[in-house]
Amino acid sequence: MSAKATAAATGRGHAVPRGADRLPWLTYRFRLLGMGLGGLCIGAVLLENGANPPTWGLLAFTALLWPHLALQVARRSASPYRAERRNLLLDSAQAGFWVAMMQFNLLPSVLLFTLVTVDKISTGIPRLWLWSLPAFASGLLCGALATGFAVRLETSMTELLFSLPVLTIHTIGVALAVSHMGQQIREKNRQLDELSRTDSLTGLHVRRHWLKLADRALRQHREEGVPMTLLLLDIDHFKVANDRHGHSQGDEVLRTVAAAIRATVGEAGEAGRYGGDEFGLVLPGTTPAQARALAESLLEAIRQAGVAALPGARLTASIGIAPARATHATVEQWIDEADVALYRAKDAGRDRIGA
Ligand SMILES: Nc1nc2c(ncn2[C@@H]2O[C@H](COP(=O)(O)OP(=O)(O)OP(=O)(O)O)[C@@H](O)[C@H]2O)c(=O)[nH]1
Repeated sequence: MSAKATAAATGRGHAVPRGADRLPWLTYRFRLLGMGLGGLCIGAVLLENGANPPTWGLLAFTALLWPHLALQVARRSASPYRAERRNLLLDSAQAGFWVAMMQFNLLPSVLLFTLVTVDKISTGIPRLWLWSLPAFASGLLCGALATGFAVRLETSMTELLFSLPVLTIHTIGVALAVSHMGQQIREKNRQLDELSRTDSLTGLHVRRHWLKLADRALRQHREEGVPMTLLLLDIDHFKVANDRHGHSQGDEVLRTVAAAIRATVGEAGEAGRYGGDEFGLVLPGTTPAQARALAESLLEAIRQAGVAALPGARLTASIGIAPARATHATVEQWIDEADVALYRAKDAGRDRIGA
């Protein structure tokens, strides 16, 4: 009945999970379907048992009226989520009642019990299905008292045929809802994964993820001999730009430099934000000479981009280059070598490449 509700109804105990007040709307369609088809199967049994008019009236209430009433009650409640939890337990109580009213007719009874229990489990609300058991038993007792504990276990072919729609359609409905929910969860996980790997300011890889990529590149160099070059780029006098033009203008400079890196490196490498104003690049399959040419282009792109980003001031950066070597036991050693090269560039006057 309410598999889709899981998305809105996870959480512990009686706390109301975020967004869970949508629960009544999520369960409504499934209740309409489950109660309607369940009513068909109960009706077949009542017909064979020669039920009296008040019993038919009660069935009309359960199968046709209850789903709409449940929605209205939950909608008007101060806590739609809590009201819907009560409604779900009332579903079970009614199922128990109808099991007894059907004089425990075996197939429809087992079917009703299974469906209302699966519905509770599929909401994802912790322990709801356990709470539904006493609710089911209470309904069962009321129904048994009403029928004088009458028992007729055999299921006729007609009763069996009228049980099939609820068995197949409702089960497929719940399975589709669960599958849809699985797809939504996979998509959300993909988005979360993407977010956790991307620096929100620059759109480049975050340090942790970039380090992983650099580590993978170093291993590939060691195992397959693929040439790899690492570049560390640091904006020159960024602190001065920050102090002079303000922090938000500083952020704009970081975005500008990141855009220049993306445009220059493209698919040729992996770029990440290594620290505040420091960027790292790994260029697979690149010799030091090719990497130097790319670094020259990058410095020129940053100079050009600076004209718009910092009018009246120069925007430059320094780059340290380090090719991967068999002697680099860890990625940190490789980065340290690029860092030394970067400081050579800074010491030599900035706006240049150090190796
Ligand atoms: N606007 C902004 N500034 C940042 C951010 N992260 C770090 N910074 C600043 O970046 C500056 C980094 O300056 P430093 O690395 O000390 O040196 P520098 O001024 O770039 O000088 P050199 O590297 O020696 O050329 C500091 O002032 C930090 O506060 C950020 O996300 N946004």
